[in-house]
Amino acid sequence: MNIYKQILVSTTESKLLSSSVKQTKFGELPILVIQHKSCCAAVSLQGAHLLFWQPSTEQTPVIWLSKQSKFEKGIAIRGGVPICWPWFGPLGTPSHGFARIVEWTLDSCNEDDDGVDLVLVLSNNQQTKPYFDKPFNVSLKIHLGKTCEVALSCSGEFEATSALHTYFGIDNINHVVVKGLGDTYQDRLTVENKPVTIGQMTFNQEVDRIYTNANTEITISDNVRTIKLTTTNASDVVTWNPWIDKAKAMADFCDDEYQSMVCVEAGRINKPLKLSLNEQSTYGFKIELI
Ligand SMILES: O=P(O)(O)OC[C@H]1O[C@H](O)[C@H](O)[C@@H](O)[C@@H]1O
Repeated sequence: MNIYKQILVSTTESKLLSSSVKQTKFGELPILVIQHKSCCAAVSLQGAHLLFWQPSTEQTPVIWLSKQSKFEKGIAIRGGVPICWPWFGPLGTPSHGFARIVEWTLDSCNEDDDGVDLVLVLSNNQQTKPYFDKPFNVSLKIHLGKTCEVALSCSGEFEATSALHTYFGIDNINHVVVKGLGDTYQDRLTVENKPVTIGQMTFNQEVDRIYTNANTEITISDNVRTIKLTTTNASDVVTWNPWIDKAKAMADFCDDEYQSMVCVEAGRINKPLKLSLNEQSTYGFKIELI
């Protein structure tokens, strides 16, 4: 049974929250399983982490999850949409911030014919204290239907960097073309800033780039489908594929999985979110098939 099916059929400590949403447990983690006429999906309360999303028109999930991901307390999940906050990458410890490894609270769960709307929230508390000592509030709105929409809002008295580190499921990395990335990027593999003139990418080696001037509309195409990613209020778009050697080195990623995923991540890295306690700062994305 594949990982998606295993999650969908999980019944451990299962309780129904609405007609299409049940709360259950997978591994050590409480999760929400969504089976709506428009899509199926799952969200982990640890990290407010969307694990996967598959519109009912699709044969395979558009948001992808590694079959080797851990579902353990305090360990980041491999795949889905990790929430990197309040820092991106190695700017602090743990890498990509603490929001993805602590448990959030489900604030609301609503549904209608279009899909399911969830709001998950996190404020400074005993879990977050070892990582960060300033007060904050962060909330994540997720719409799961024919489209998938994610918006992160936060407040506090500090600057935060962040990424919505989305793993897209693709047919074959050799056939993928990502368009709309703009003409400048920082290469995280060579450290220098390299200007480029074309705003599109194909893949034949490890990549780890922060595009600093991407269009708000980006497309990810393979031979099977075209996914449109529309970002709102993002300053950067990160593209990442670990390729062969890094895939082998990652314990929570199968050796061949680099062929079936690509990360294209809306972020606030070069223009951090300048937070205040009185006002929410928000950025996010929408994904649809075109
Ligand atoms: O392994 P993780 O901490 O989840 O990070 C996975 C990747 O995330 C981003 O895309 C970064 O740009 C990469 O440098 C990093 O390797």
